[in-house]
Amino acid sequence: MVRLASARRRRHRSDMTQTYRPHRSVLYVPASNDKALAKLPGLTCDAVIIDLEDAVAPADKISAREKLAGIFGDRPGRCEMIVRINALSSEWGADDLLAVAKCEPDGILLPKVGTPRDILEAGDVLDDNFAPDEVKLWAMIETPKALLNIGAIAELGRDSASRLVCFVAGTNDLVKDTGIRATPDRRYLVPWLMQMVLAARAGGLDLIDGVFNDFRDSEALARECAEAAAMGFDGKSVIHPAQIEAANHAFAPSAEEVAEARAVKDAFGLTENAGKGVIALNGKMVERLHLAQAEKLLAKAAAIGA
Ligand SMILES: CC(C)(COP(=O)(O)OP(=O)(O)OC[C@H]1O[C@@H](n2cnc3c(N)ncnc32)[C@H](O)[C@@H]1OP(=O)(O)O)[C@@H](O)C(=O)NCCC(=O)NCCSC(=O)C[C@H](O)C(=O)O
Ligand SMILES: [Mg+2]
Repeated sequence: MVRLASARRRRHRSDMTQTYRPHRSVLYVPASNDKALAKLPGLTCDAVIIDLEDAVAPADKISAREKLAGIFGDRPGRCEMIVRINALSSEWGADDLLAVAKCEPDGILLPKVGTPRDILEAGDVLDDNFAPDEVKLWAMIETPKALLNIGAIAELGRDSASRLVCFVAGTNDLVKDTGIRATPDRRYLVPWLMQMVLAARAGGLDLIDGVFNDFRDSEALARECAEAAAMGFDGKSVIHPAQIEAANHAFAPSAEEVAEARAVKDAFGLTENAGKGVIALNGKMVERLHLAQAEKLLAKAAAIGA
């Protein structure tokens, strides 16, 4: 196994920041699509997932992987860069993992995860070359098995050695593997999506909603994004540049929410409220848990504004 020079490893570690990173819009781009890759510097998504898995045909898997060094050598723009590898159980997965890790992406997305073991095995391979705070792991939740094991998988988020920081819903695979009907209101998916929300929060993980396939229908996309934001997701997976703005809008705090959060913060900052656990504000009970919520929302708004 190739060991990276320690200077390179130290540099990367010192570059890492612990600040909040928005994931309102997370754009899939097939690693085999040069035209789409060329668009990246001009896009306003919060993160990009360079895909080696389902968007790349078997005949193109190796050449797509070989392109990664060039893509990361000239990292486009400000957004976070994730790579989705092929499943570790596939003929490409193990080689993908090593090749991708060497490009030092912000994260590696593991598809078809079924158990905590799948995350730990990928982590074991990375441990030979990277400290736990370097390459992070993201996991697709897209199989019935993952849903049955979701609590145990999410618990890994509390163990920094596991590298797991984010779940991504794979709604197309869930529809395929379970046989449910994909309805416009996602009524058969919603219970599982809410399970993902609970598990992600229990494990301290970020959580990205699945894709909206009908990329020409902007109204329906806006509705689905608004619903996902209300359900507690941090952002939406998108497949086309035209979907980015809807996701950025839906998952950003609104002006009213920011004003309300400021009012809560200001109220608890008043001398007469110092040390109080609960106060009344505009006819409503406000507790310190609301202050914590308000501070989180303001930090998110500031990060997005920045
Ligand atoms: C869906 C698409 C195949 C549509 O492509 P196309 O017909 O080329 O769209 P347009 O002509 O409207 O494209 C306009 C321009 O925008 C560029 N473009 C298109 N898509 C992207 C993109 N994702 N990133 C960057 N740029 C993009 C086109 O190149 C055009 O450029 P130009 O001609 O210069 O103006 C296509 O959008 C696409 O391939 N999207 C990504 C598909 C993908 O990655 N799928 C896999 C991930 S989703 C998944 O697997 C789900 C999950 O696992 C689950 O189970 O649910
Ligand atoms: Mg999938």
